Amino acid sequence: MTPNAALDALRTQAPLVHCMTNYVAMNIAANVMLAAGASPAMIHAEEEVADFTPICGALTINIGTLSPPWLTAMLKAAGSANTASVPWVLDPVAHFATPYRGDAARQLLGFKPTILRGNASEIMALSGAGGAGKGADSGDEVAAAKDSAITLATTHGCVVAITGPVDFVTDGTRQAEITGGDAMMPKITALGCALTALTGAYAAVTPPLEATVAALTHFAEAGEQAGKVASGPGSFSLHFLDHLHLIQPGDLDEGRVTWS
Ligand SMILES: Nc1ncnc2c1ncn2[C@@H]1O[C@H](COP(=O)(O)OP(=O)(O)OP(=O)(O)O)[C@@H](O)[C@H]1O
Ligand SMILES: Cc1ncsc1CCO
Ligand SMILES: [Mg+2]
Repeated sequence: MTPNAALDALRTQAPLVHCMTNYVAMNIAANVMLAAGASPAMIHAEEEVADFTPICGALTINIGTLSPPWLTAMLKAAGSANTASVPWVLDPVAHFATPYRGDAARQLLGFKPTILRGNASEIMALSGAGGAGKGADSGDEVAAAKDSAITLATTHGCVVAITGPVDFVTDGTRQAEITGGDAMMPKITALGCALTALTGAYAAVTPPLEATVAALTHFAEAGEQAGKVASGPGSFSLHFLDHLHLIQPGDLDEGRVTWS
């Protein structure tokens, strides 16, 4: 399914998506999903996640502000997603920063995410390669992380996306690069976390590789449009949300995507 066809499916189906994300991302991720056309629900209690995941089109897990009760709940939700064949997306925010976080990311990877999305430093570190990540911020080039992404996709049987100025997506066999967006995007906190949530929404309506490319293309288009009118990170955020919403099926420039 092409990005425009995927956007059409997203708008038609407005899938319910179970988002387990961090305190920083909670609001922007929900607004990004509503603007794009999905229906987000931020549900975190250990007592209810396993019952909620199966009624959703997808689950997304982001470890940005992790704590033990959340990790317990995330592992339960991932298990429930697998049992119910619900696609799920993992965002291993800054997993290399502390042993606790690294162990959590490895435990979650053991539940075989459908899609893994991170910045270059996160993807490199997950495959064992050294990187220059600084907390949640990337310190590495996307190009330097491509081999890591292909290795992770093959080892874990998932789609891997590295985001940055030019995004890279692979399922271990096929690869796509997506251009666009704006240099202001990493200046807005949790925009990558919001992208992870939106990737889940697309995975609810189309297979994982196409879903990831569609989410990245939607972000690239809205980011580029917002960048033309924004005067700083504050106004960029507003215009970005507006453009996610204003973009219609057919408006996504599919020339942004190069397959190999
Ligand atoms: N220099 C850039 N130019 C264009 N687009 C960019 C640039 N840097 C990041 N992006 C876009 O910003 C979005 C978020 O990617 P990014 O790599 O910044 O995520 P992240 O580091 O995980 O963010 P966070 O952890 O703050 O949520 C993606 O859609 C990506 O394509
Ligand atoms: C700033 C920050 N700290 C933990 S998660 C997060 C959001 C970006 O990943
Ligand atoms: Mg991130």
